[in-house]
Amino acid sequence: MTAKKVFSLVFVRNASEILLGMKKRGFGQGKWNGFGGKIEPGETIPEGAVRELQEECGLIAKELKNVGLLEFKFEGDPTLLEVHVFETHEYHGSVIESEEMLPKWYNLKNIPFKNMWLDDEHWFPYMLRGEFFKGHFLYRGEDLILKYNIQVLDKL
Ligand SMILES: Cc1cc(-c2ccco2)c2oc(N)nc2c1
Repeated sequence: MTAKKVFSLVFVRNASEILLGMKKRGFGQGKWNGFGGKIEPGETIPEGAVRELQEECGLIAKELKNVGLLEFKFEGDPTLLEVHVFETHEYHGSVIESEEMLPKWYNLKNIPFKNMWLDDEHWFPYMLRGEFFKGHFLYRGEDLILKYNIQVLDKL
C-alpha cells in the first residue's frame, strides 16, 4: 500500500500579482511557493488550506477556488505527495511574515521560477490561464524531474 500525504497549496491573486512566500525552514526551504501544508486529521482539505494560509501569512481567505491537483513522487521513496492547489481573490487581513514564510507580491510577468520548485514552470501557465489541471511529477532529489505529465480537466 503506497503511503500518501495530502497537502494544501494556496495562491493569493489580484489582477496583476500573485503572493508568494519564501520558505524559511523545513521542506522546500529556500524556495518561493504558495502557502500550505499538511492536512490535519479531522479537517477537510479546504479547511486545512484556509488554516495554513492564515498561519503562514496572516490572510484569511473568504473564498477558495480549487484549481488543480499535483502528485509528486521522489525516486526511491514510496510516498505519494498529493497537493491540492487553490487560488483566492477574496481575503481579509494584512500580510505578515511568519516563522515559516516571508511573503512577497510578484507581478505575474515576473514570477521567480529560478527560485521555485522545478515543476512550477510547467503548471503555472495552466493555473494562470484559469484551466483546471492535474499534474504528476517524478523527482530525483529536489533538482531533477525524471518525468512528468500534465492534463487539463473539465472539472476536478
Ligand atoms: C515535491 C513538491 C512538493 C510541493 C509541496 C507543496 C506543499 C507541500 O509540498 C511543491 O509545491 C510546489 N509548488 N512544487 C512542489 C513540489
